[in-house]
Amino acid sequence: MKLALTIAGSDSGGGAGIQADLKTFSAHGIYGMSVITSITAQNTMGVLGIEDISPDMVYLQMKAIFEDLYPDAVKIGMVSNEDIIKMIAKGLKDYNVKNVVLDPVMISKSGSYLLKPQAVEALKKELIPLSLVVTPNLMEAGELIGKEVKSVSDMKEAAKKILDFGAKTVVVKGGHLTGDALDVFYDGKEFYEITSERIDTKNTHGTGCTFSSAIAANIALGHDLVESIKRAKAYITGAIKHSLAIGHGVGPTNHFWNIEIRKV
Ligand SMILES: Nc1ncnc2c1ncn2[C@@H]1O[C@H](COP(=O)(O)OP(=O)(O)O)[C@@H](O)[C@H]1O
Ligand SMILES: Cc1ncc(COP(=O)(O)O)c(N)n1
Repeated sequence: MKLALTIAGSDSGGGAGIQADLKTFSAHGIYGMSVITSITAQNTMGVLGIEDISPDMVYLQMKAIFEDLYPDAVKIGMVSNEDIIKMIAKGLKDYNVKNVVLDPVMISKSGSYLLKPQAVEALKKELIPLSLVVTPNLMEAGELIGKEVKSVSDMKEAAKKILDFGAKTVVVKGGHLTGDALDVFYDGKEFYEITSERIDTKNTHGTGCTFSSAIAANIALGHDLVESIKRAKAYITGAIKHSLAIGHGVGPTNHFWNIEIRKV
């Protein structure tokens, strides 16, 4: 059995965060574990409140996992504040964690800050250098490099700059562009454009969480990074195609569309 860990925030509505990550791991046949950084009261319409977990408790969750159930890959999502970021970085170093997929979550699709704006520098300094792959969307890439990212050539320029912060590789996600859903992967040598059809839906809550945890799941399964990203792209495209029109706002990705029961 392969094991994967998500270090992220809880989404009470089940569409993003820890809940999306664990569903993604299960759908890949992986044993999932979690370190919760923050609890959000959230649904498809928005975030009602956020309560951060203490940095000591974040570290203790990491200790509990790394001293008993060492994961094959780790995904990091919402990290909320600078003290939590520093504690996660300490845990990753103390336990010599290698296969880290960092989704630099900043603002929810409904517009709430999930990372305190003053903590962006700590994320850059502490977590990016410990990551195998960083997966910003257009806005997050822009915040990281201090310049708007609006086109495929901007995405390539951003990927290069983020590599300079110490990341080993970068995927800049083009979910918020128009036209095909085109992401750019850069490994320091080559650029890859990873493209799928754009699905016409408003139900994209949790797409970034699902994509990054699918990359971690495929790394845990033993695939190389390019193959893991390709498989994660196929997975997120299916999860958006079959996304759920539930709730009154932006509905979530769907993880179990393969199972069909029909009365015949
Ligand atoms: N409407 C869509 N159709 C197909 N793929 C999409 C769509 N929206 C986002 N994606 C893909 O989903 C993944 C997550 O991207 P994005 O939505 O930009 O992340 P985030 O949730 O961090 O904003 C990327 O691979 C992106 O290309
Ligand atoms: C706990 C948590 N983590 C991450 C996201 C980002 O997901 P999205 O941008 O799709 O709302 C979220 N809304 N909530």
